[in-house]
Amino acid sequence: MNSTRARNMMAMVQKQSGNIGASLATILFVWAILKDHFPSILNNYIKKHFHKLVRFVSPYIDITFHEQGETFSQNEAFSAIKSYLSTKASSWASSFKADFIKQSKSLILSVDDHEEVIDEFHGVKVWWVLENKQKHSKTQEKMYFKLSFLRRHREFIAGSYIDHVINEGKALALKNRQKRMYTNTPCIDWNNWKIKWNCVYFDHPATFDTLAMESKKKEEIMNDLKKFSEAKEYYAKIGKAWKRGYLLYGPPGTGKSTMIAAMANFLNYDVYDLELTIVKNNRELRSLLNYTSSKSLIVMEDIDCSLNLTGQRQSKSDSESKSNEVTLSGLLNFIDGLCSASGAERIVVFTTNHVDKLDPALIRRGRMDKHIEMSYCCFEAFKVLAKNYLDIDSHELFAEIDSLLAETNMTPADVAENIIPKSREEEDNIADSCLKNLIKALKEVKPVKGEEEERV
Ligand SMILES: Nc1ncnc2c1ncn2[C@@H]1O[C@H](COP(=O)(O)OP(=O)(O)OP(=O)(O)O)[C@@H](O)[C@H]1O
Ligand SMILES: [Mg+2]
Repeated sequence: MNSTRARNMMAMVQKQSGNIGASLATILFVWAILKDHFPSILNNYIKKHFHKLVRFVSPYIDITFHEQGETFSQNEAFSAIKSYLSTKASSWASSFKADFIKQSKSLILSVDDHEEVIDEFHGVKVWWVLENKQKHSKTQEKMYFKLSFLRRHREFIAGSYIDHVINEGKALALKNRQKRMYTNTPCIDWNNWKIKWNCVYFDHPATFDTLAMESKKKEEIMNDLKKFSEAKEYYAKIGKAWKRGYLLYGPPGTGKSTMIAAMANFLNYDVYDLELTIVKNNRELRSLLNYTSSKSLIVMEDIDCSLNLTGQRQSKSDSESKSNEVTLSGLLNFIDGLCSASGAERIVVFTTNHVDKLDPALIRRGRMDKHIEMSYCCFEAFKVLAKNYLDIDSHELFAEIDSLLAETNMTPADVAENIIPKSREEEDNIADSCLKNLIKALKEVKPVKGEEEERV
C-alpha cells in the first residue's frame, strides 16, 4: 500500500465508521510504525486479516476494470475510462503519461500508475487509481483501474455514473483518435489475428470539399452518411444491423478511391482495405471479419476482378469442391454476417469499373444500399479541381472549358493531370497556361456525340 493510499484509507475509515473505524485507523497507524520490529510471518498474518476486517467495516466499495478483460467490451471499458480520466487527471494528479496524437495536434495526458484521481458527479465523490498486478513473469503486467466510492452510492455508481464515464470516454477517444488503415496479409498464423491485418495510420488528405463532383450529389451522399452514423436507435428499433453498403462504380480515374478516403475523413472511421484475392477461403474471410472494429469502412476495390463473382451463385456441390477459395456465397455471408459482430456501425464499400458484370445478389438493395455512379468530369467538378490545384474560382477560359467538357469524356484524374503546373517557367501565369493545356487536351480527345452517361 503506498503512503497516499494508506493516508486516504485512514481518513476514510475514521470519517465514515465512527468508533470502530477510529480504532482500526489507530491500529493501522501503530502497525505501520512498528511493523519493522515484527517477524515477517506475523506481519503477513496481520496484513491478511486486517484487510479482511477493514473490508468488512469499511463504508467503501471498490470496483476494478481490467485492461485485458475476457470480452471485447471489457477492454473497451478500460480504454473509455482511460480517456475519461485524462480530462480529470489534469486537475488532480501530479504525475502523467503523455501521448502525442498527430491528428488531434495536441498532447494527450493520461493518469500515471498509482496516481489517484478524484471525480465528482452529481455531488457524489469517487476515487480512481490505475494499478498493476504482476502476472507470472515480470514482463507481464495486468493493468486495471480501481474505482472506490461510498457503499451507500452503490446503485447510483453502478448505473448512472459508470454509464456517464464510458459514454464520455468513448466520445473523447473518438475525437482524439488517429484513424487507421488496415490491409490484410496472407495468413501465416491462424492463432494470431494481428498477422491477418496490417495497420498503418490513415493520413489521406481527401475530403468532400476537395472531391470533384456535382455539389447536389455530394450533399446527398454526405447527408446519407451522417444519417447513418446517427441512426443507432433507429436500426435497433427496426431490428436491422447497423451497417450500410455503398457501391461505387465508374471508369478508372473518376474518383472512387478518393471518395472512400473522403468518406473515412468525414465520418472519422478506420478503413479496412480487404484484398480478396489473397484470402484463402471463406473461413479465413469470416475470421478477418471478426477482427474488424466498429466505426469502420470495409472496402473491397475492383470487386469484379477479385473473384469469379460474375456468374450465378454456385451450386452446393460446386462450392464444396472449391473449399479452398472464397466463393460468392462466402462473400454474401461475410456481408450479412457483419450484423453479428459486436457494436456494428460499419460501412461496406465495393468499387468496380464494370457494374454490369456483377452478380445481382451481391449488389441488391439491402446489401449495397446506395449505388453511386462516378463518371466523367462535368463543369461543376472541374471548378472544384481548379480551386484545388490553381486556387481560382473563375477565369475567362472557363466558358470554353465548360462547352468542351459537355461534349467530351475526360475523367477528373485526366483533368487534374492537365492542370497541374508542369514547369517552373509557368509560375508567373500558372492558371492561364494550365487552363490552356487543358483546352488543348480536351480538343485532342474525340468529342463524344449523343453519349448518354450522366456526368459526375
Ligand atoms: N472526383 C475526383 N475528385 C478529385 N480528385 C479526383 C477525382 N477523381 C480522380 N481524382 C484524382 O485522380 C486520381 C485517381 O483517382 P482515384 O484513384 O480516386 O480513381 P478511381 O476511380 O479509384 O480509379 P480506379 O478505377 O482506377 O481505381 C486521384 O489521386 C485524384 O487526385
Ligand atoms: Mg480506385
